[in-house]
Amino acid sequence: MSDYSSELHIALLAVQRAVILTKRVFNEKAKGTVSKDDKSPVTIGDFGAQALIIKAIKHAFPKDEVVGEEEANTLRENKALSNQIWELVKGTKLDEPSSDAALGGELESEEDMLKAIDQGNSKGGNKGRIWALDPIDGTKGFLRGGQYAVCLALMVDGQVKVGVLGCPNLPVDDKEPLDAKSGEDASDGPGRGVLIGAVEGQGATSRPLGTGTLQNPSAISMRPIQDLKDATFCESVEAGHSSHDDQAEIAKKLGITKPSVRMDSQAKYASIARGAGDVYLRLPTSKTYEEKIWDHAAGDLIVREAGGEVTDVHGNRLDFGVGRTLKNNKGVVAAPKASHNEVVEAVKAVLGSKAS
Ligand SMILES: Nc1ncnc2c1ncn2[C@@H]1O[C@H](COP(=O)(O)OS(=O)(=O)O)[C@@H](OP(=O)(O)O)[C@H]1O
Ligand SMILES: [Mg+2]
Ligand SMILES: [Mg+2]
Ligand SMILES: [Mg+2]
Repeated sequence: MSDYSSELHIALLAVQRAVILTKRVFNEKAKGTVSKDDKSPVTIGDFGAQALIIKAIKHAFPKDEVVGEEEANTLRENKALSNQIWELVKGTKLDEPSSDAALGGELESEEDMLKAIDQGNSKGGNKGRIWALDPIDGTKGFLRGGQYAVCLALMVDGQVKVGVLGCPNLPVDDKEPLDAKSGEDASDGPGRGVLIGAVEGQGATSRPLGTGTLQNPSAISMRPIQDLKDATFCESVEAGHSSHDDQAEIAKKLGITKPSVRMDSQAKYASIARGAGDVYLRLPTSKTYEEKIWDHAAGDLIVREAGGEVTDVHGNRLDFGVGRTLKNNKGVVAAPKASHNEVVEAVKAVLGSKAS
């Protein structure tokens, strides 16, 4: 049976390489932003990171499929944008040659880059080896100067086996507690940038994000919490992505008095997994929106491996094996194992009171 050590190694290196590119774009004023059909933004950073990561996965594991958020159609119609991304991608490499070689080295051409982006077109499902990739999660945060994450997970027969989150704007220090401002005006200066990884059954680790060989990992775990009223809870920044009102009511029911930490991206999962916060609530704002697997796969495994539980609002585990979306689930509730049930009961009470 595989211990997934080579998959974890490649995933960590691939995310680390992509972050070199996203940091360059984050620190540029012009981020090459276009609007997608669903009106959400995508930048040259999202496209470039997707190309680099898919190239790495296809080099190391040629038969694996990838469910990636982005696709190259708009780029084939917008040559100027495509050129701009290629200029970024072609110069991006890890500064340790054997690590870069493990990812297949540089992409060959602009066309090779577009092809790589389009290889993220797997339909997903519960058969075989499929990677879920969010090249920049929290694009709105990325544009605003907040938190964002580069997210990659391997699913085998619909179960998440490996998860990696690169969070360039989180503090390196795992125990630096979140406060109400942690999600705002973030930077990737000194003391920032963390790379979190997990393998099913083997726990979760964090290490500083680097630019070459991987730095040494430390084990991470959720903070033991005696009483939920002392908890710090995280939620999305955008009110359109999760219901701030419902979340405030749930927090009140649990006796939580600290203000919520509003933070973009799976940096929320990363933060609670390493004990900088405790609970992540994502209550649906619409009856029709289906959460995307790339927005949750890595975070789900990392939190569970750090001693937490992750379910939907009904208390059911997230089902990653039904396609590109979590169509069998509604919302997300992540909390330390011992407290999770109490949180789900509060969620049910609040949502139940609104059902009629
Ligand atoms: N309506 C709706 N409901 C729920 N979720 C949605 C919705 N629309 C978009 N998205 C997805 O939210 C992803 C970002 O989630 P965050 O928790 O980071 O939200 S936020 O940016 O702080 O608001 C964001 O991921 P990225 O596109 O990778 O940034 C989207 O996939
Ligand atoms: Mg997006
Ligand atoms: Mg996302
Ligand atoms: Mg994204």
